[in-house]
Amino acid sequence: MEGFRARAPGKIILAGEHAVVHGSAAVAAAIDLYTHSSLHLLPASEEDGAGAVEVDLRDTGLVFSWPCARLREVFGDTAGAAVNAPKPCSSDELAAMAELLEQEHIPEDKIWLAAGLSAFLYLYTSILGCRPGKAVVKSDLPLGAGLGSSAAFSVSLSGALLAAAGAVRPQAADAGTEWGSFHKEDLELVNQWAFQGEKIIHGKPSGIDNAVSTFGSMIKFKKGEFTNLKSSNPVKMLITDTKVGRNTKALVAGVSERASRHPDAMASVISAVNSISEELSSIVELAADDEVAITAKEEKLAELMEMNQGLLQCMGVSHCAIETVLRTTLKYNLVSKLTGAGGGGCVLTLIPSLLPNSVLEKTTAEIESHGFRCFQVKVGGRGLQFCRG
Ligand SMILES: Nc1ncnc2c1ncn2[C@@H]1O[C@H](COP(=O)(O)OP(=O)(O)O)[C@@H](O)[C@H]1O
Ligand SMILES: C[C@@](O)(CCOP(=O)(O)O)CC(=O)O
Ligand SMILES: [Mg+2]
Repeated sequence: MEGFRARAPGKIILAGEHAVVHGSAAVAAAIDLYTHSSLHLLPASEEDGAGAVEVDLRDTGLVFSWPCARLREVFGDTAGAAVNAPKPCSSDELAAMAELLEQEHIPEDKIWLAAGLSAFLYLYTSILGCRPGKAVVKSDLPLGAGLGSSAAFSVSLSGALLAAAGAVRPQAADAGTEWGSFHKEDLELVNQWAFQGEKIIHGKPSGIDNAVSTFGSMIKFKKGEFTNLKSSNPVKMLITDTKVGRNTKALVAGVSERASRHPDAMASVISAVNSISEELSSIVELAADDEVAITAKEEKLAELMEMNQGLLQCMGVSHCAIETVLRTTLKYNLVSKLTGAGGGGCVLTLIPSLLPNSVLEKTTAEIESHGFRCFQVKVGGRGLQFCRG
């Protein structure tokens, strides 16, 4: 049976997380860690004409399945009719899905999965209706760690579902790989559906994560609009996963609460972040062709990241594990900031191009001695890709 496979990257945010939810600019880039979604449509079973929708979440070792007849009760017979017009999940649908998921008895230590499952059910039934099918999702990304796993989940699923529905036309595979892309207007549709998934997971997303996961590259994003940034020199980042679990929805809500308690002070913080993101995006694009120019550029980037981290602390989204990473890297004259929603999760450390390998190794070893995990990624690569099989 024909299968539809899509992969979508995670991201780092170089500047502007949280403030971007409140209208500030932010800068983000795709990374070469992907979430893969595959989908097989199944024939409706002969006896009851119904069958089931199944999702196998490999990262959690859990498989969920719902009879199509039960999904029809929740989403109605017209589910899947408006595939070309993405619309938000209504509060009634959210409540009905919560009830459906209560019956799944999700283990207490994996209760965070409920948001992802709701996004899955909403995207599946909105795009394909209540017809039987089997989806498998697997990710290279740490989940709930600030690298945009929620967006990669929504984008890769939307890509596979829309291709299965025939609503987007995948292009031929790029030379030397099994992966191809989609036309720009098809990517727009994927992005709009993925945004609906992110709304279910984040509560109030800015849209930056799904945009960079769909379109790839490095982008400056502001109020739903974005531009590609052409970085003339590679941006090298060390990522530290503090392994402290956190949840973007709760952190975003916490920042909004602080903003309603201190509107003037927080408006100033958000405006300062906006200036940092604007400046950072123009520095990224500066051409630097000798060592002196490259070093000057990196020093400016580092200073802006340091300032942004200070403002994230003002917003209340740092964490003692994050502060430990900052203190450790500072010993080696390296600058770090949290990335994504904070409260734990991942930290970025800028790696200057002239940094001796021995210093990088020592820094990494010292960070890891605290029980954290360090890794490097390629920054600014492809967005959503597709293949059959
Ligand atoms: N591969 C996956 N399998 C199941 N759920 C996922 C997967 N990726 C993301 N999710 C959902 O997204 C949530 C994490 O999103 P979020 O808190 O925004 O953190 P982040 O996007 O930084 O990883 C998870 O709790 C889960 O509900
Ligand atoms: C905090 C925020 O700016 C980014 C969240 O990213 P992540 O889910 O932590 O990877 C929220 C958003 O922009 O939707
Ligand atoms: Mg997220």
